[in-house]
Amino acid sequence: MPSSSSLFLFHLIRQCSSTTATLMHRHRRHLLSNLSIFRQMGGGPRTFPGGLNKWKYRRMHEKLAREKECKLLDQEKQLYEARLRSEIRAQVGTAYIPSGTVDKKTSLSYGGPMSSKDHVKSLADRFMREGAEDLWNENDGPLELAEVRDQKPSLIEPRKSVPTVKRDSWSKAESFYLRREYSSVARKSLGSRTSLTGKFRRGKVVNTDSDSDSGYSLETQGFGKLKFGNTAISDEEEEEGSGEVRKKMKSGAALGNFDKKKTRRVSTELLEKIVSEQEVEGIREELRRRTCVNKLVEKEKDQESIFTDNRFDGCNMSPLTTKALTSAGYEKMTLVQAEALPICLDGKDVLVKAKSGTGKSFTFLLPAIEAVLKATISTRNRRVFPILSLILCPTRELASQISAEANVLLKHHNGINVQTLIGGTRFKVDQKLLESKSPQIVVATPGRLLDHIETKAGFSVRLMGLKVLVIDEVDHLLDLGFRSDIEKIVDCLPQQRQTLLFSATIPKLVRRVSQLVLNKDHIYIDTVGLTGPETHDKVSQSYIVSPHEDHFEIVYHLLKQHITEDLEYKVIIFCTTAMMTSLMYSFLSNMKLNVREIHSRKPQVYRARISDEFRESKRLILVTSDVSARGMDYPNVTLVLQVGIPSDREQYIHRLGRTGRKGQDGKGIMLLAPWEEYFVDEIKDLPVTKFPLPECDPEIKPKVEASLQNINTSVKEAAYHAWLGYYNSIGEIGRDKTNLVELANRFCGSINLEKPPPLFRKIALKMGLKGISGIKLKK
Ligand SMILES: Nc1ncnc2c1ncn2[C@@H]1O[C@H](COP(=O)(O)OP(=O)(O)OP(=O)(O)O)[C@@H](O)[C@H]1O
Repeated sequence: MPSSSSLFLFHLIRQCSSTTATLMHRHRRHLLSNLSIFRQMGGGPRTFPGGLNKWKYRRMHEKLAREKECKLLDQEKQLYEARLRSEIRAQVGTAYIPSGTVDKKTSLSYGGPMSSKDHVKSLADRFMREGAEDLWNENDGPLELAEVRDQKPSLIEPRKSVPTVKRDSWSKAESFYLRREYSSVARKSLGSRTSLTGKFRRGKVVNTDSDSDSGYSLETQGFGKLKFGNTAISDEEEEEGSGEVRKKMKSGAALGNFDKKKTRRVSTELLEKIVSEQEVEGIREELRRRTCVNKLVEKEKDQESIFTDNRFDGCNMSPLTTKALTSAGYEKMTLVQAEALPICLDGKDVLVKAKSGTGKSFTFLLPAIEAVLKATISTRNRRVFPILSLILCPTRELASQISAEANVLLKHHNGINVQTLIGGTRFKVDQKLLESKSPQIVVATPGRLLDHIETKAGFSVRLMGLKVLVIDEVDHLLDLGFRSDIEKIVDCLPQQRQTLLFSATIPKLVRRVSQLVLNKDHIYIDTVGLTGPETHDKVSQSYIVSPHEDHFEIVYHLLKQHITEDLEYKVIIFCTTAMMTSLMYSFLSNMKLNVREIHSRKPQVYRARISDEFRESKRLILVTSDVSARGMDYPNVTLVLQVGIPSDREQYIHRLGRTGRKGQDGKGIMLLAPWEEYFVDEIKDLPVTKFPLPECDPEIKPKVEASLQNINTSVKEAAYHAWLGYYNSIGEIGRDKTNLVELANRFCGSINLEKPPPLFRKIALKMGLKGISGIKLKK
């Protein structure tokens, strides 16, 4: 028997063990988990690919597995659905609808997808002629019912024999014959253009489920309706020829009406096959007419205004500048201003393309002025006064014009000066003014600016403070003639600056070259658009081709006509060279017309005076070379007459741009010699029309001849040589064997062919003309 002490001991031990067990139980999970961590950690790697710990790695795999499972489920579902669809198609399609029937010539399928078996069958149908049945292995097709075989229509029989079929009554085998019949009818009907002479209604291809069971009808512009149904063609309907002509055929839509598109595009190829050529021409004509009407409507919208509702006072500009704008009558912004001005004022580099006369000058002048206003505060106490804004443009007149516009905008800003640096003025005077006025804004032509850079080191130092560089007519200035000058100038400018480039024409090449002066984040703003022409809709454009020797007479005739039509006339005549301009001026003066001339051979003071006079005047004709082609803003020019081809397409656009400014009307005529007509090809995307040769008053001719006779021979000779030089330089000499000697004799009167002037000799030899300098003259 156990003693009481031993019993106590026993209980104590039991209690201890049960407490330990409870404790053990409480911490079991914790202990076990710790244990398991130890165990796992001990075996495998501690990190996994991608630096993941094993839990992350595991979770990632679990996620991938789940995704894979979903994908598989999806695929399975799709497969199941596809199988279901094909089963339905097989059942429904073979019950009453011939599977897609394809016309080989047109590659048009009149129905849904077809099985490979059906395809083989339809091919056999199409190519099997009478007497060639043995090519077809009947075992390839579905089982044929005896009664149906008896009814089987002959494939080459006339359509009369084709039975009208009701789709519901056809079995699988019947549908097989239906397919054969359908194929042959389809081939016949599509092959015959004359079979459809009915009138078509305007419209497009529409589904006509309501009319026929599963037909498509082709309703073509103005001519009526073509119908593809799944019933056979009825003779009456086909032969009717008037009203609604229908061609009913079996539809190839595999799912009947279930998967049919509501509208369907029909290739023009098919239309041309089923409609006679005359009718197609009719449709085309109608389409052309409609397009013209649409264009007219768009034009009307377009012509409304070049102005927007945006106002200058809404821009982030100095109130004094806005005040100057308002007092000069500028309140609303033009399209290019609304688009580009906020970006320019933001300090971004831009390349801007906008039509001529739409206010590009203000678009660059305003940011140039704002930059000066901002920078002036920081440069107030400097000893060297930097040039803060530099504006480059190609011609002297344009530079003067831009300076004048800048001064209008600076009306209320005291202490900000603009200086023009252009050729033809005294260099020393320029330098003195640069010293005394310390201009913050300089408007310059590249040549004269380079002279200053190269002559005075201090000038380059002043340029190093530049904030804004503007290049107007950028395509011209980055063209080969000016590019090296521009490169030299840009080399003298600080890298940290804003650059603004503008033109009405920016060819692709120039866009690429312009990257050299713009920063990487520059913005290209094109208000012309890719599709629209670069010229104004309100400016009518035409050209006349006439023999070169008649040009003077025609110019006089056109001017007389224009003057009678428009009493407030203001005409610019562009000639190819300075000397030709001079000759034309002399001729028109002799003809007693109110005419002025501007070209590079005239002194700058004279040019400036004539330019100002023409700006202010009405009833005046300005004969000019290309010095006035770009940027010049002569208001209310009614006609631009271009005598001879411009140097390129861009120059044509800029010359024409002297009229129709600020959205006004205008007229442009180009007078070409027959051998210059090729140029029209270069502007074929512009709305230019050919005018017939005008009938000149016979009394004019002797007057013209007398007028030309009165002109000094040296002027004529010089003009003629310059003219030759011009065509030589643009590579046009020799395009046509125009008899230059004859022209020379006419204009120069006394060309000594034994001792010709060097240029004449060079060109004449290049053209292979005989009789010059010992070469026998071709009489
Ligand atoms: N917002 C405006 N409101 C009214 N007139 C304006 C406005 N902006 C510019 N103009 C005027 O429009 C005319 C043409 O402007 P500008 O010479 O700047 O055109 P442009 O686009 O530079 O032409 P081009 O391509 O020939 O150089 C100028 O007489 C100018 O004063």
